[in-house]
Amino acid sequence: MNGEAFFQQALQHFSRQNIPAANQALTQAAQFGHSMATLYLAEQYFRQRPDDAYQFLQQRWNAGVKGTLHRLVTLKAFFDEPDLTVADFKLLHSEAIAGHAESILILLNLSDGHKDQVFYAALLQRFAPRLLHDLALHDLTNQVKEYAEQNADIDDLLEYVCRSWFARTHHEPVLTVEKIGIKLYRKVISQLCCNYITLRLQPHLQPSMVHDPVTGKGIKNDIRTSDIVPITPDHLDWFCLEIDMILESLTGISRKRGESMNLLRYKNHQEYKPHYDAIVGQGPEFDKILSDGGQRVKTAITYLSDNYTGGETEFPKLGIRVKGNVGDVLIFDNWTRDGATLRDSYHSGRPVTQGTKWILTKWLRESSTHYGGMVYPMK
Ligand SMILES: O=C(O)CCC(=O)C(=O)O
Ligand SMILES: [Fe+2]
Repeated sequence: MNGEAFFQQALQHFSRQNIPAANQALTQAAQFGHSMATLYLAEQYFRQRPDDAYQFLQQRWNAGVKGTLHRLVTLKAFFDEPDLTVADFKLLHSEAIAGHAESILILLNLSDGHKDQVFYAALLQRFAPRLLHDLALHDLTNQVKEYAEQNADIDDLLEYVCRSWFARTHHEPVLTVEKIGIKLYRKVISQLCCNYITLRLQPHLQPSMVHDPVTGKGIKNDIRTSDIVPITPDHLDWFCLEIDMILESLTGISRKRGESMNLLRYKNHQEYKPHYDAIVGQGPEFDKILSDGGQRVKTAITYLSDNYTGGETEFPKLGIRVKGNVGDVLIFDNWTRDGATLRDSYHSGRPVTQGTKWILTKWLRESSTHYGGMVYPMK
């Protein structure tokens, strides 16, 4: 048997919940240098002892398996959370120069504003030119054309990267409205991150749904005509995890209390007519929805594009319209302290009259959700 055959065997054991047999097959696949098996196995180790997982991943990197240092740093950053150091970014840098596209993107993103940022853009041009092109980062793409090579001061660059990482959660709102806890933050998420998320997830778009007020089941309805990608755990990458982490710090609500994020696309007069985000209704279907973390107490909207007209988020009862620019985040409450719908939170996504509006929405509940517990078991 080869690595892939052992890996397939492991997946079958997992589907039958036979975890010891699955781990044994994963170990065998990993011995063949199977990278997916190696990453899965590291995750199993991580649940027991993070240090064992880190050691294992470092060893597998030394044995030539790509992607392992990227996984090591991701586990540390989002699931274990000792502060990352310059040494961790050096590990990512090793992946980047070996051609690991996501590692290049992370470093490219965090080096924004450094004179040698183009070093990582040039790496992307070398290893994933189509991706650089599709990201439509015109300034950087032009700089790459003129970039002669290799005089970058990598130590200085990585120290800068590390400082940017620490600055990611420091933001002050430009607008606050006490009545429903509105906070609007400008430029929280980078253009690169916004473009990358839409680019990566748009193949999964499907029509949006709403809860049927009688049965509670998901139905299509004229009230909400956008397309949607529910960002399930399978879709999570560094950038989605980072947004979860930033929203946690802006809202003061643990990521464990989140539903999975949604990517939404509106074009050609698509809209979300005035509504409440709170879940109100009676019957078994509503009980089921509410049993997973209780009420939706807060909403966080991240704006990923701004080259469209119309499409403002409007609060008609407050006379407020928000036009988000790329990377802005809007937060508001849906539910009162006494346990009722916050009437003033009534809001809409106005029709888009030209261009395409992309946003991410995140709903935060009263307590941990199934999603939160599955993705962030360590916290
Ligand atoms: O599109 C918008 O601006 C608002 C979206 C919204 O209200 C929602 O998804 O619940
Ligand atoms: Fe809403």
